[in-house]
Amino acid sequence: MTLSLKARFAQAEIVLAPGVYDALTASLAEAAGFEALYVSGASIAYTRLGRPDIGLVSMAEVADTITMIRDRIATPLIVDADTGYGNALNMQRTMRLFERAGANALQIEDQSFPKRCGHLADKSVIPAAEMVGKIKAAADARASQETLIIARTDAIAVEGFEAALERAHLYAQAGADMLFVEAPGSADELGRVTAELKGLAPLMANMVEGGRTPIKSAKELEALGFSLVIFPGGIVRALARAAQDFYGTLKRDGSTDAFRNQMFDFDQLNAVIGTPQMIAAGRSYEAEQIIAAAEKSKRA
Ligand SMILES: C[C@](O)(C(=O)O)[C@H](CC(=O)O)C(=O)O
Repeated sequence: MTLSLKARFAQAEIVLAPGVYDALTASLAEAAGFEALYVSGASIAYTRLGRPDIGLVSMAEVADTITMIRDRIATPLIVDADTGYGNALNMQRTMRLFERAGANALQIEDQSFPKRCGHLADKSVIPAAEMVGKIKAAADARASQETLIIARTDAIAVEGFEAALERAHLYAQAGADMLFVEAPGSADELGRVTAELKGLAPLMANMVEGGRTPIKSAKELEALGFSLVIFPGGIVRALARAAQDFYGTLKRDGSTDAFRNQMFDFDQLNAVIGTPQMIAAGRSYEAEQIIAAAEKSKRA
């Protein structure tokens, strides 16, 4: 992306960001041509812990994930920072560490700790004023104004739709760069989010397959007025299904033959992860190459 995220979100065309959770998924998503990637807390919990998105993943584990992804790819990263992992001061430390690790935007939410996936039941939220304090704290802690703060409210399920819209207004006033009303329960509510909040700040939508919100395409959400849509956990749902089939096949057959046309072979995977380029790069630093290059420049 040549524009900063902030400039890009100001354009009418929606940004479509897939969920990623490690360097492999991030590099595949980058190669597919996405303009921004979403580092999904749920996907980290699903894959690293094999557990639900219920606040078990720590701040340091997410920082570590961002670091490894950023070492591999250059695409802007929108990072799920959950609740900031505590109060306003925790939020500031989260902002500093995630920004240094390579995040370009932090999505922060108003759930109480420990949080849970926005599409699960029995959520609870902190008072709106406390969240306002956390948004201000995050803004004060960022090193660059280009690092965006996406304020999410989970209030629909707790206090109702109108209350969630009120919170979004307060979060925009507090300085949020983007607003995210989590889990609208119908196409009508999805439409009302943009109708009633448009102009306050760019708006984000979240498409969770089988979740509370009806699934719409990026183009449909763009027509409603959203600036960003994430598909955060779809990759894990696809990979988990493939892994289950793979292990079932291997256990049943004692070989992977029946699965071969659904998997990369050795060379194909090496091409995807850049093995030939890495080996060539390593060779260029070998002693003989360095000595040969030095002798060549002496002769010249
Ligand atoms: C966006 C989200 O916070 C995430 O962790 O990716 C989750 C998505 C999910 O659970 O699939 C969410 O709370 O909506």
